[in-house]
Amino acid sequence: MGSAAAPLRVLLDMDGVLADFEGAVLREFRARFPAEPRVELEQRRGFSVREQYGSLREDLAAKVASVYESPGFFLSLDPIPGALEAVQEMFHMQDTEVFICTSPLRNYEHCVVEKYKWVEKHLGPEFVERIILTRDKTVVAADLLFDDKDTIQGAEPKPSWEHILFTCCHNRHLQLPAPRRRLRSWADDWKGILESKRRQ
Ligand SMILES: Nc1ncnc2c1ncn2[C@H]1C[C@H](O)[C@@H](COP(=O)(O)O)O1
Ligand SMILES: [Mg+2]
Repeated sequence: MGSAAAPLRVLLDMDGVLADFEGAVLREFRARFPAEPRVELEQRRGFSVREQYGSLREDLAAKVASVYESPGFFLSLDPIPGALEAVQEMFHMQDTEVFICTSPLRNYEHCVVEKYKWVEKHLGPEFVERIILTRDKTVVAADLLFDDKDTIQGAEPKPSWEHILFTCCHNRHLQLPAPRRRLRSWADDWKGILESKRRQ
């Protein structure tokens, strides 16, 4: 008798996929620096919010970074619509392993502990066990990675996972070359993506 197929291993990014980083940056920037120019979500282009604010005016780069480096910022992020329900459903699917794979800021002081607290608060303690915190997602072995960053690079030139680009304000304008795939939101067909990967 042949051995059972290995479970499908899925990595879920946090910021921009489970937690609304961009919405909170804009809200807090507006609150703290009401007189300064800002980048509305419709105008966001490119992954780095810091770079785009810096291109508006050089000193705005440090100002926007001070927003997301503040204590309480990461814990305060709202869940992306539908994310918590989708994660719970995915977690309970047969033959499926779900991990949360997230990168800390270089200035990690508040970010790291608040990411753990966010997961415990919104998903529960069993998901804290499933956090993978790394600056290099390419060395993590999995079948799928759902992530809003358009280009994910690191030490491993050929990661084992297929990157599914999760649509976010900063990447919605990008045309993906075939065969790259997107998930437009958690209302989109994430189950179809998992099933197609299982069949490969
Ligand atoms: N759009 C962003 N601009 C700047 N920094 C960002 C953005 N999205 C996430 N970040 C921060 C927050 C995380 O600590 C790291 C990496 O995030 P990840 O979602 O794991 O790529 O960068
Ligand atoms: Mg992200």
